[in-house]
Amino acid sequence: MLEVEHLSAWYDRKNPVVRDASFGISPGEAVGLIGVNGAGKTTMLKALCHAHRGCSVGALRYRGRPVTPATAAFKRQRYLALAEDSSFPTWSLDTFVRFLGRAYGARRRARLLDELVEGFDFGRYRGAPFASLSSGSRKKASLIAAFHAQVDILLLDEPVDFLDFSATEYLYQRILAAKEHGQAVLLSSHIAESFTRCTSRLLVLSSGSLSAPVPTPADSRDVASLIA
Ligand SMILES: Nc1ncnc2c1ncn2[C@@H]1O[C@H](COP(=O)(O)OP(=O)(O)OP(=O)(O)O)[C@@H](O)[C@H]1O
Repeated sequence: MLEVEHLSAWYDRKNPVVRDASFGISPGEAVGLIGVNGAGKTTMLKALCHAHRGCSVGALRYRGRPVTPATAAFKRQRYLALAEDSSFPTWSLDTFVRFLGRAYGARRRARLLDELVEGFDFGRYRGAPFASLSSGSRKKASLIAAFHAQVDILLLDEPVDFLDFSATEYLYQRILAAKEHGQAVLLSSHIAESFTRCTSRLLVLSSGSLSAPVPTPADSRDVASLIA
């Protein structure tokens, strides 16, 4: 689905945060991205999504076709749910989803939206401005929008943060369902269980370099030891 070769990203060009990262994700696969705080995970995900200015990529292929992070056909098929998002403070979920429908040229899927709202127990906040939501509810709104978009490539940056237990379980179910539907998922997290539950391979970002993928260990403690 996605092949990335030699992606570098920086705030100071002389000192890149991510250097020469290369990886691929297949349809129906969830891959984990791990690294200590400040390793560069968010920067890398933003760079892939044309949301970070300081970056270069040797080659990027979406379904085998060469693209750039700015190519419209690629942008319509990838969605980045950020770890923290304070954009559109006056908008509600319904307003945001309508906006995304126009931006992504996608029709509104009322049944799917209702299902996601119910699954994340978000019903009472549906019309509330984002600025009025708790951190967990704001995260739920972001995830509902991401799964509703039904794009080929879902990039989820620390999606578990702030979620309560049942929302976390529902998130894992949705990731597994996304895989079943053939979507590709790249997931960053500091919760080892997210990877053992949802991913088959892990990428480790350390000192600016991305490792070759390793199979996700079955035991959460072995996930943590990969970045120790
Ligand atoms: N706007 C910025 N200007 C300068 N440096 C920044 C900026 N944003 C992030 N950085 C630095 O870039 C590095 C990578 O940050 P990034 O947020 O990508 O890491 P991360 O792996 O997502 O971290 P975390 O797990 O803590 O969320 C860090 O050293 C961070 O301090």
